[in-house]
Amino acid sequence: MQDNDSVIVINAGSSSIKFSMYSGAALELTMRGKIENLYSGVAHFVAQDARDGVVGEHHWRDAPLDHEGGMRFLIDFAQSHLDGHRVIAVGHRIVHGGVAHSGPQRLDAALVDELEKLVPLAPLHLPHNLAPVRSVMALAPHVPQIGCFDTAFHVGQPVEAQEFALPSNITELGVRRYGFHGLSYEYIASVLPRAEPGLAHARVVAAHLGNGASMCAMDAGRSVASTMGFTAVDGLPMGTRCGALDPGVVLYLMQELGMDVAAVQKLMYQQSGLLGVSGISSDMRTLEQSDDPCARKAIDLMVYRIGRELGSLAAALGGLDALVFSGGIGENSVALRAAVCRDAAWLGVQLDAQANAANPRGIARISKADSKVAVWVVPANEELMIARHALDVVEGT
Ligand SMILES: Nc1ncnc2c1ncn2[C@@H]1O[C@H](COP(=O)(O)OP(=O)(O)O)[C@@H](O)[C@H]1O
Ligand SMILES: CC(=O)OP(=O)(O)O
Ligand SMILES: [Mg+2]
Repeated sequence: MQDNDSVIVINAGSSSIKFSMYSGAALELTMRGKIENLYSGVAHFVAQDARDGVVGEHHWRDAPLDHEGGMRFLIDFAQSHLDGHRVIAVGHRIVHGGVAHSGPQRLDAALVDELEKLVPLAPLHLPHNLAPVRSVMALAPHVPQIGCFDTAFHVGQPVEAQEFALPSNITELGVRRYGFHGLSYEYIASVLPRAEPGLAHARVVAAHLGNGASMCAMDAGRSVASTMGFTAVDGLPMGTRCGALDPGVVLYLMQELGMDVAAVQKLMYQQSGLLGVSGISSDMRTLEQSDDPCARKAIDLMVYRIGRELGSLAAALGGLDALVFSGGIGENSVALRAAVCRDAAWLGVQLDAQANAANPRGIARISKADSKVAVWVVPANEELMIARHALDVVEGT
């Protein structure tokens, strides 16, 4: 990789497309941006350079914008802001890789068709992850594209962590636990030992708490269990997803309430979680600012379920040495971190209230010096992980 070579990373969600540009062998972040509010209201684009200076902004006031229109705009924008840089790869976050895809891979039309078959396993994410791959293929066919799977980090989990107690002929069809947010956990596993060398071989539970939320148990940096399973609806309650549900509830909804598959899917993925419980918002900031008891109830339920999962993951690890908070909520919510740590005192967690309240912007330890369990905040950086993988694939390492 030359100094003026760049890797572009695309992380496309259901209503947003985030992009980052990294340059040179050290993969220095040179530009990042996002388009938000796709499909609804006024879509908004903003791009910033490495020093957070705004280098581009745009609103779509006349008509809603879709993923294809957004990608066309981003490709034009990137091309006119390359500043002499050559794009050697575009890396994509692909939420589900199924059983067959356990590492970053070059994407071609055949692979995209194959991944399309996994859409029912990640209906909220996969169509949006794949659409930009097709857009780039059409608009810049010569640029190599690399798919980085959120499931890949979890492939080495012990078999008990991966399997449901279902008959083996069903398990063999791929109906098993995969785990998600793997790129985020892989990044955390890569930086934590540098932040605290004693944690390199430790038992760590990381909580990625964003719109999607999950927790992962890592033993010496390797995933051994995760709260998300076959799909990204399992585990913790999230912004709009319900998290773990007694499967009998699904049968009841269908048999007794007459709901069809589409209605159940919508309920579980888009109408539940913080939004469903509060009836107010899926956004933690809005709930924290509200004095409505329903907002409090939604937050309390999330804290309770994080605590339950923490106990379960600590059991999978045979103990706990560190707890890591990441994602928009994990990085920013002083109150949620305090509540989770209060409830985890039995595990030996002792939060430093001042360090927590300081709400650090970067990687920081927020537990007391003598806490048996170290508590860290690590800002999520799935994009850097994708850039590293994309570079490795194009350089053949
Ligand atoms: N200062 C804050 N305090 C509490 N929650 C916050 C704060 N900033 C962001 N969040 C929450 O983070 C969540 C979004 O997380 P993020 O990781 O950005 O989402 P995504 O999964 O879409 O990348 C939202 O619930 C938002 O309210
Ligand atoms: C896997 C997942 O839930 O992703 P996100 O947090 O982007 O929704
Ligand atoms: Mg996220």
